[in-house]
Amino acid sequence: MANSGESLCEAAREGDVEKAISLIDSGADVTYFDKEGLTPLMHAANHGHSQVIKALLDAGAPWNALSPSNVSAGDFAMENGHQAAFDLLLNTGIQAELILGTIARKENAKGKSDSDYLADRVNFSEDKVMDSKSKAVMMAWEKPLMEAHAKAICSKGGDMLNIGFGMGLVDTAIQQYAPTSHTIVEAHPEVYNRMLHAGWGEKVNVKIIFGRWQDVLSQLGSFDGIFFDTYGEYYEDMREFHQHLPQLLKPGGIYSFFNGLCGGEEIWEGVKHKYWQLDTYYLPVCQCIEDTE
Ligand SMILES: C[S@@+](CC[C@H](N)C(=O)[O-])C[C@H]1O[C@@H](n2cnc3c(N)ncnc32)[C@H](O)[C@@H]1O
Repeated sequence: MANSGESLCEAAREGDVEKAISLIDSGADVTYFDKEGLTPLMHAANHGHSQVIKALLDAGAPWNALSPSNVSAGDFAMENGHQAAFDLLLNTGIQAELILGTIARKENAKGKSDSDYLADRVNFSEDKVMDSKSKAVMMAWEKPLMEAHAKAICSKGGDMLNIGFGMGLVDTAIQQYAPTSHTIVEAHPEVYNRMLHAGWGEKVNVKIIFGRWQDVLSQLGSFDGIFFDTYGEYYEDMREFHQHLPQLLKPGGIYSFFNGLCGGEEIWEGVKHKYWQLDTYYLPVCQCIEDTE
């Protein structure tokens, strides 16, 4: 007789939500991996059974578990064109990121930070910057994305602000638009030193501000174009930055941010394999409404 995990996988494959709920209520393991290494959630996602996905998620099924070929439930839904199922899984991932971000920040506030990227060494090579855990802070293949962001924020010219230097890809692209001024905020001491060695401190229109953006806000003026792309932060940090945009952006000013912030270790582990294989990148662009009065 099939065990309850197998039965749950079967109910998930068939989209039988009543059977799935009844099995869950009787104690079936929502974290079960079948002999192919697939969870009930992966089976439901593969077939786009949103109601079963919701029941499994409500019961605590791990949204970021990976199959032996490193495919998550979200990947199964996306690859098979099940948009509603994909959205459910994506929203669960985002909610988890927000909660984990809040917990991490509370722990950091209590001085418990053991993953403080800014205090760790970073390694530079020609095509990437890596943190001390060999996770990529920035990679050269992101250059076309950075060029697109620079084009967007420089479209009206004027004064530019970039938060997070990394490999300087976006800053190099911004320079090509010859902005009136170009302010760069960078918090990592080694990245900052490298900027200086590369001559960024000598460019006539460039002002470098060393420090966390959170700590140097009072030194910033207002800008016609702003780009935000930090590392080791959470969505809530970016949302906090957004609270300051009304002061930082001139009327008509343009803001864009890297659309892939990934601060949490747990989240990264869950999505890293497929994270960069999406064939579409949504370039976020916002404009400050000009005051007509
Ligand atoms: C992903 S990289 C930026 C890549 C950059 N957009 C480029 O085109 O190469 C993120 C950068 O943000 C910096 N950073 C991280 N936290 C920061 C903070 N709170 N304030 C300012 N910079 C920060 C990191 O040291 C790193 O250099």
